[in-house]
Amino acid sequence: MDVQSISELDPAERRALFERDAGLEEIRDDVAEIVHRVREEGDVALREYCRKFDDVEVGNFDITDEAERAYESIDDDVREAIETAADNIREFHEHQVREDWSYETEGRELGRRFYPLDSAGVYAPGGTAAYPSSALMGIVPATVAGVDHVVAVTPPAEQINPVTLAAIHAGGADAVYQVGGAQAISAMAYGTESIDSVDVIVGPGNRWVTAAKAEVRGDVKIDMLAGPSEVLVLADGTADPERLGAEMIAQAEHDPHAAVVTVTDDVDLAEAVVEEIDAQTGDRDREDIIREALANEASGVFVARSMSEAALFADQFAPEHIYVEADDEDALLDRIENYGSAFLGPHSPVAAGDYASGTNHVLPTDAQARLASGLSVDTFVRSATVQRLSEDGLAELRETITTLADREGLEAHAHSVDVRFDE
Ligand SMILES: NC(=O)c1ccc[n+]([C@@H]2O[C@H](COP(=O)([O-])OP(=O)(O)OC[C@H]3O[C@@H](n4cnc5c(N)ncnc54)[C@H](O)[C@@H]3O)[C@@H](O)[C@H]2O)c1
Ligand SMILES: N[C@H](CO)Cc1c[nH]c[nH+]1
Ligand SMILES: [Zn+2]
Repeated sequence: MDVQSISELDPAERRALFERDAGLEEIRDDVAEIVHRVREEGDVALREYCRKFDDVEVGNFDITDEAERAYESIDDDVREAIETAADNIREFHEHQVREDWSYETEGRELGRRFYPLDSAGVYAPGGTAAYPSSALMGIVPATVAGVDHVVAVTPPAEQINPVTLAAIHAGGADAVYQVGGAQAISAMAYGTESIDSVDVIVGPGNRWVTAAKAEVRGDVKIDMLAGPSEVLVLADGTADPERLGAEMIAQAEHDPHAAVVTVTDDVDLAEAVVEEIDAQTGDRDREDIIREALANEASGVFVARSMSEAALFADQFAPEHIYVEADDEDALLDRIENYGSAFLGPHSPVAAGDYASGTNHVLPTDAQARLASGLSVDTFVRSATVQRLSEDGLAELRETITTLADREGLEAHAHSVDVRFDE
């Protein structure tokens, strides 16, 4: 990896960085067929896809009891870690719960009330790696929001990862099913003989999972299209290159398509980060994946002419995670609005939020942070407005309403107001 200067990036290089592509388009037709077949054929199609993609002959999809047994039999230290993470996630998300509110003005009492959705489906990935932490990130906020029925799905396997199952149970899922990929998303969207449909589907997954969420969106609510992990490291000359390299490598180990970037105004620091990455990568278990991620066109170490230019670059990149290490981290973050989750200062590695500090790690990727927010209690809630007008309050508005109704040619609307006044 070489240090690149921001000012020398050509338009194609800028596009690769700022318009990252999740690669969903090329599998769209295949995914549409899976979704359609599960919708039409139910469990029969689910079983066929489990055989085809997971190489597992599934008998009973329901593994709720197995999840409880896994929770009871895992090592104490793992159970404790799950419970600590779950407690912190619960606490952070409890701060997000909205109170109903109302106010009165000129004879009008106006308010907003919040209601949890009835049911939610949480995808817990489980193909090439196990993600118990992602199970908690979906299930815990749903329970905090007050969702009545929370379902979790995870891919079938000879032996499903017991820590994932334990986390699903600890999070508070009411039912657990062994099914993965696009077929799992379709099952939760439309229901099958074994799996009830839900109101909202959340959770990260691979391209098939994500493309299926795009396919069912509209028929069911989804959280977002979360793709491969991303981190942008924003640092000035006071930062420590060893930590910055470790941040990039940590997110790179998720996926060959992960996007990992450092941007700084200090050439010496940039070169030291590249050296650190070279030095640390060989020691990592998932070295091959890390090398692929570091080599992809959305990754790199960049030098800006000033920290203002570096901050602008970060804002345009709109990363899933931003890690800031600088003399004044708050001042830098104040210049940026487009990011999923920020980690400030030398003691705030992204791994803290990935697992245990309490914030959610299901976040917008592929520059979606410009438009979308991470998974939160809001994902599981809908709102409605409520009003009561006094006689004087309606009289005050009478002319405004009837004038606009007349101009819309909706005379009956005007009449519905006038009829309330004796003339
Ligand atoms: N952004 C986040 O918050 C976050 C968190 C954790 C994991 N992730 C991502 O989740 C993903 C997990 O991926 P994974 O594959 O390990 O597990 P997964 O559970 O997402 O996918 C496994 C399923 O994919 C399906 N599948 C595999 N190959 C297929 C094919 N050729 N055609 C159709 N379906 C196929 C199978 O049905 C299998 O059950 C990774 O990309 C990881 O980076 C993201
Ligand atoms: N960094 C991932 C989100 O991009 C979440 C995760 C799960 N486990 C470890 N990390
Ligand atoms: Zn991670």
